[in-house]
Amino acid sequence: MPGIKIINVKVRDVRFPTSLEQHGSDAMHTDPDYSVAYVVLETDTELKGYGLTFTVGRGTEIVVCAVKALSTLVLGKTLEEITGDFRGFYRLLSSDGQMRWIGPEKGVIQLATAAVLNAVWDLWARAEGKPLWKLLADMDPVKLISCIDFRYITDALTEQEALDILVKAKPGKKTREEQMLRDGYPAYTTSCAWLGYTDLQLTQLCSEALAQGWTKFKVKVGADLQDDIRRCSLIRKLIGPDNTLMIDANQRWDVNEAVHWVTKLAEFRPLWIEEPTSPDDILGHASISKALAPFGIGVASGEQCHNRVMFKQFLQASALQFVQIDSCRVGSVNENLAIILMAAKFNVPVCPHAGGVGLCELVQHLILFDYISVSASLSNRMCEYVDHLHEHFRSPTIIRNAHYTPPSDPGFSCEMLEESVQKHQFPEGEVWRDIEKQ
Ligand SMILES: C[C@H](O)[C@@H](O)[C@@H](O)[C@H](O)C(=O)O
Ligand SMILES: [Mg+2]
Repeated sequence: MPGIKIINVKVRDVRFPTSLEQHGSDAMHTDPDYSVAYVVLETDTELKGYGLTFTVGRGTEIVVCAVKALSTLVLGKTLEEITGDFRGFYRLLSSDGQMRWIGPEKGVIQLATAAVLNAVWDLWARAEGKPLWKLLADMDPVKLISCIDFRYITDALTEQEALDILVKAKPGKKTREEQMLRDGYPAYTTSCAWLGYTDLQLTQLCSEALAQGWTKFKVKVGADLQDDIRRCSLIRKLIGPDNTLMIDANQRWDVNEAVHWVTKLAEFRPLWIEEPTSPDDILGHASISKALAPFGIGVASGEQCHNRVMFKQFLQASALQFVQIDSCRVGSVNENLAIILMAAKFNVPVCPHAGGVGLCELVQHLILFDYISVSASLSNRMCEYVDHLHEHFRSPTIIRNAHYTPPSDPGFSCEMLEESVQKHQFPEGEVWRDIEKQ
């Protein structure tokens, strides 16, 4: 490891025209083209680190630009220097005296930080010859804690408390790891009910998913109440009373509107309403949580929650009943470790956001770590799965019987096939040139 020095940071804008078929559509993102700012860290050895952050099309070029700005902080560093003081390196990126002005720790610069740090973690895991979840699960708790920046969260979680959580979960780790390798981690699907899908599509996809063994389904809502009632009723009938239904409004409503709307959908017994309102409205989420508790409906959020400080307040305010970590929205593994440990302290289940392109590949590692080393529980826990674009990855996710199979290849699973990258590079890739001609 001492010899591995980062000598080049390559970043590319890669987009998939998913909007053509309404894949990924919701009440706010009506035409998403699943995209990534794709980072490759080249080193002075054979090893490379691959990382990405997820976007939905236009604007990816801005994230690419932000990655380029951050790359000056990475170039010339050795992996040993970085991992020897990962907290310091995290701060270097997130608190650079000039660049922090365009954050701090939020928005485009935070997405760029995620892409770069995801690539560093990938490089570290590859250097150790382990999949990332295993690197984390095997890591000494003191070392693991040393990767986290506790600034701004010590009023909710101190280093000592974080360490205690990890130490307390040590017994049974081996058994849980074996269980994961045998059975996998439970997943739910969002692939059946994007907002732009017709009822016919919804019925077909849902029936297929049931036949494949899926038992938990998420439906997009929020644009039109009558449509939502019809679609939720259809899905509830298809999946029966015992399977699980979740609904997702992608920030469409005001607070009172959210309560009113979801109350109308309560008869379909959703487990949660996801992103009912602005992702920044902590007190609004708290009000919605309180109003919906009598119906047995929880509030879930996190895919656009931009840092640990926001998660801290959501937890302190009892504003969330499900914490949806995202592998690309916050500062990579470092910040997600802080969020996972805070969720454990507040006893709120982590149910990661995935899907998009590459998000399933990445976040499976984090939720496996959560189960093996932190929460030790599967109660009310599941990881999102969306069945798009996995064929573009060197080590795609493997789903068996609606469970994520722990990845075995070294790294963080987000290396893309070079051919796919070239074809989908925006705007010069073949796929985009063809679309332009039409
Ligand atoms: C634009 C995207 O597809 C979102 O709709 C998606 O990430 C969604 O919120 C989800 O929870 O999967
Ligand atoms: Mg969502």
